[in-house]
Amino acid sequence: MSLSIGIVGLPNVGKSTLFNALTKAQNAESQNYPFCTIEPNKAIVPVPDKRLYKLAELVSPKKVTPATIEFVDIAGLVEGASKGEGLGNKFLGNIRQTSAIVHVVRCFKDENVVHVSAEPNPKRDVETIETELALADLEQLERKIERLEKQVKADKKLASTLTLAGRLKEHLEEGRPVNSFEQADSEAFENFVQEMGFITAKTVIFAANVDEQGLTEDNEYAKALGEIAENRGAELVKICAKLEEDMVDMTDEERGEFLESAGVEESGLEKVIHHGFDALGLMSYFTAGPKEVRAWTIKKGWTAPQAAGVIHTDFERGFIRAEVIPYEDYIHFGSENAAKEAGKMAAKGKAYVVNDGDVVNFLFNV
Ligand SMILES: Nc1ncnc2c1ncn2[C@@H]1O[C@H](COP(=O)(O)OP(=O)(O)OP(=O)(O)O)[C@@H](O)[C@H]1O
Ligand SMILES: [Mg+2]
Repeated sequence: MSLSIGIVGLPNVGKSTLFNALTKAQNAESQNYPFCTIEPNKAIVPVPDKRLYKLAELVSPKKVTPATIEFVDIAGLVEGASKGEGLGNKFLGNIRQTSAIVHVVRCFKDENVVHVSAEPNPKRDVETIETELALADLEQLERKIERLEKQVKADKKLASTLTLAGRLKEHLEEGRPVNSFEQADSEAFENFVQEMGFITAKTVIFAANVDEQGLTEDNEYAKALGEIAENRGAELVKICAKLEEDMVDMTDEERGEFLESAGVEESGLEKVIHHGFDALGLMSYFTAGPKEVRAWTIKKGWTAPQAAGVIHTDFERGFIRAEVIPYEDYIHFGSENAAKEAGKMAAKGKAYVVNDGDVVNFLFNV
């Protein structure tokens, strides 16, 4: 299961600044000139989860392990990237295997920070990127069709894939994204999309990168981007990447006080991570023991054996049952034993669909 998110946008809009803040390591160069990110940067980021720390307070384990998500930072795209403008679009290959993308849009005015077309204009800026992403997918598809046309002579089974690819090509040529393509045999289509890693098939989260002032009050750019996001049925997160980067050096306590004084509950970064987690259709369940309290990442709708398989394939293969305490009950009664005595621990079988926050013990036999 791929748990990564790619960061896209025009050059110099704040992608690496956001990425740096996300990784807290500041290992991606962020400089005030376009195209400073050339090599792809990847980072594994813990998913902040207050519940995990509440559980840990009760259990006092040796180790606390959060869920994680991977972010990939790539160089900015310009208009004509598919024809080699700017740095071209080759580095898009680095985000083909991600499951969602964060599209960073510049939503602040600052004469000291260069914008590729002099001034930000969310509608034009977003459309430029969307067009380049669609063209990159089209290129990818055209190469595939060429290969398929040769292969189909030896392997007739590929004929249906070739037909599908041809229809999708027509769709993309009309300037439409892969995710608006209607296809009767959805399984074959989904497999094809997966194999090809089409970028315009991925869930998009828009990030409005505003200045500090823009955090408390929406500026005209953020409002415009809000409308675009709504049109696309996409999530919008407002962040001030620069401020987030500055907060990186603070201790957790300082950061908490800082956020409180700014009147926000959750930092923009946490919002990006949480929306990303959600966009990937993910959720967490917990295991809690004296050695480790840990959040495990699974897809929404997974059954107990599937969830067990994330810990170890043996757990899935030899699954007997799961002992489950809902998170709220665990916290309310204060320990596994107390929750159990209160009748809040239930034995669940193979068909049980795990809930977000379940505290689980798996029993298995191999
Ligand atoms: N919210 C903000 N307010 C003010 N300045 C910002 C903000 N976000 C980023 N910047 C500044 O914008 C400049 C460009 O940022 P950054 O290097 O992150 O862009 P990028 O999108 O990664 O560009 P590239 O495509 O060239 O890699 C930096 O000087 C950064 O400090
Ligand atoms: Mg960069």
